[in-house]
Amino acid sequence: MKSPTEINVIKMKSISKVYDNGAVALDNVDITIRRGEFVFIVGSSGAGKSTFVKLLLREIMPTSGHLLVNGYNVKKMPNREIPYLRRSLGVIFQDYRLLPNKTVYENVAFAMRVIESPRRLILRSVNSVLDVVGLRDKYKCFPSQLSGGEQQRVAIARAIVNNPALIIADEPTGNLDPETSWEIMDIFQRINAAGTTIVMATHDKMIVDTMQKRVLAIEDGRIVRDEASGGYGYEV
Ligand SMILES: Nc1ncnc2c1ncn2[C@@H]1O[C@H](COP(=O)(O)OP(=O)(O)OP(=O)(O)O)[C@@H](O)[C@H]1O
Repeated sequence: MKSPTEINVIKMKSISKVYDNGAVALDNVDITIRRGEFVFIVGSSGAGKSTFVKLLLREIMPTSGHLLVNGYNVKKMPNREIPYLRRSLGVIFQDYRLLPNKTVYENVAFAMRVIESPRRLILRSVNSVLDVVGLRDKYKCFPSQLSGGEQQRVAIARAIVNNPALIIADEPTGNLDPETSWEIMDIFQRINAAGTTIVMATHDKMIVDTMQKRVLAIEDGRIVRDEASGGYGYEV
């Protein structure tokens, strides 16, 4: 976090993204997400949700507009600052993206090793986040020995271990059955209640309708709905 006093975790001003082939993935988007919010990004396939997420991570650059994430000016920041931006975020994907040859403990510890955290802090923090996701007793397991829901819980532990101000989750329940999905959402709710902002792109109508959080709906690259406490809004 560049500025601990920053209230806006994400600020997009007139953001557009046009890919090299001319596809307009985002078209003049203005949104602000404040510290502590829980926000669902919904929209049909190809609407622009993944583009939105990639911009926040600076995997791609906006074509025009201004974008602040955790106080970083994503468009103007020099490449050497990108690692600092990414460290201020926790990211969770549909396909978990764990390291297959490392144990649960090592997968989570790795996120702290790359930023050269001291060994004792790593031990304490990894045990603590494995408690949060209910996987302390599986710390020696390899990803292949875990269910999909358990693998996603490891990914969540890895995402929160460095205390990011913002969690970005792209279809985190996309590969999970409804019951397991709710276990994941329960963890997200607890993380959010402790103050972390959560932005989650999803197609899961049941979850969005039930949780009644802020909903940003994207269609053809535009924000067509921004409701403080809304539902999915589409038939599936
Ligand atoms: N690398 C790329 N090059 C060219 N066009 C792209 C690229 N990535 C995405 N697009 C186009 O941009 C638009 C938005 O795509 P995006 O992946 O953001 O949608 P999405 O809402 O995440 O879809 P889904 O729900 O299917 O994942 C689509 O028209 C897509 O074809």
